Amino acid sequence: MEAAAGGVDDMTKLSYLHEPGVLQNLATRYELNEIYTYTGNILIAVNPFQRLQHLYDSHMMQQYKGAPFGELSPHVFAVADVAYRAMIHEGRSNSILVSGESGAGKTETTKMLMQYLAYLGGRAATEGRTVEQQVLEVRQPVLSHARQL
Ligand SMILES: Nc1ncnc2c1ncn2[C@@H]1O[C@H](COP(=O)(O)OP(=O)(O)OP(=O)(O)O)[C@@H](O)[C@H]1O
Repeated sequence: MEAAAGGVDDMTKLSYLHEPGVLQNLATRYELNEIYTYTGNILIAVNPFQRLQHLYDSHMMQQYKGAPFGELSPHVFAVADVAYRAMIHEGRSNSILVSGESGAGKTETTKMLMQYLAYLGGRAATEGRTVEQQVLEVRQPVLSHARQL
């Protein structure tokens, strides 16, 4: 089967799941500024080294809220959304593992995750600050500490 012109959004759709095929697919998508690709329910993010503002605006957050996983384009918000929903439905803590080499974009990705989770968590204000503001205020020390571990 011919490879799709714009690559595939889930590596499990590749005809040949080997390293050259995976790298070529990621490169093809990267050229189109498609920095996110699934491998099943794992999200691969390729560092764009540029601000892709449209990917993270409030419209995107609204779109991903409650959307079935895999229905929309691969995105860090989709991972956060499914993790959040599982936590609510099961009534148990949940976690998201962000892994990669130095400079790969773990900190940026975690910021996006926290921003989206804060958005899902609601905007009720306590002491004059919204939940989102409070989460974003504590994320810097938490992330710095995490990097030191
Ligand atoms: N999604 C993204 N959008 C825009 N720029 C990004 C994105 N991800 C990473 N970057 C850019 O790459 C730089 C390095 O990313 P980041 O600091 O998140 O890497 P890291 O994996 O946390 O590195 P380290 O392990 O060394 O702390 C960022 O400062 C930012 O400029």
